[in-house]
Amino acid sequence: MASTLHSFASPADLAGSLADKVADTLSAAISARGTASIAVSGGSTPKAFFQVLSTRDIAWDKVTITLVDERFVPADNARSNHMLVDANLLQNKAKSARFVPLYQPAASVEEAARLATEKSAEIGIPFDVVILGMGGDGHTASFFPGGSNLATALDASTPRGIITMEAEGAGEPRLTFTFSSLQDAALLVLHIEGEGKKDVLAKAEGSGDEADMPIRAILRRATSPVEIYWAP
Ligand SMILES: O=C(O)[C@H](O)[C@@H](O)[C@H](O)[C@H](O)COP(=O)(O)O
Repeated sequence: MASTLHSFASPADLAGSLADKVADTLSAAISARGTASIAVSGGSTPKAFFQVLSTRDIAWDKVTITLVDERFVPADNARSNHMLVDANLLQNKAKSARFVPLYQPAASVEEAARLATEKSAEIGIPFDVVILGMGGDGHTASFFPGGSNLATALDASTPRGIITMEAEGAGEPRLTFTFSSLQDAALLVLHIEGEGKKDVLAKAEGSGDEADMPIRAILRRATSPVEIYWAP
């Protein structure tokens, strides 16, 4: 599917514009069916965007927020994406939104993935908004090169849900929505910042295997257009 690059002069300009676009999309979904859903990424990039989005005046009590992926750590762990969202997005007006975590206190990451799939089954079919990030190795969500379940994660026929992923660059075992869960969002965004990430994107847009740079699966096969938001 096609992608569109939206370039901004600064991360602050990007955060404001993306927050407006996401707020409009969520509000339209609420008007149409009374609810809205958004799946966001962790990492360092989205923090300013989360903070601006949290101030937008929409019917947050009708919005369900979840994560694109999560590290297999509890919400009080500094590596937790839940902690990042709690501290930066579930604040201000967005405090009244419902949050569905991916981490589940289970005996294994596999059991946590099963529980998370069960608990998120009623949202995101499709998501109204998905915000993806991208690592320097071309991973997105927890679709890491060399990942333990990468082929399953990227396979369009894999049912929607959350699966586990382990990879050298991933740190803890991961919980991640599958490609099939994310690729048809009404608004599908890739949010990256810095010249380095722009170079990584250019490489990903070139030829090569999806397994080497898994963001390629989104850029090449997503049903929805990919809106790329970039600032230096
Ligand atoms: O759990 C995570 O870390 C994210 O979901 C991951 O996919 C992130 O989006 C990229 O690693 C980019 O991270 P940065 O924004 O920190 O560069």
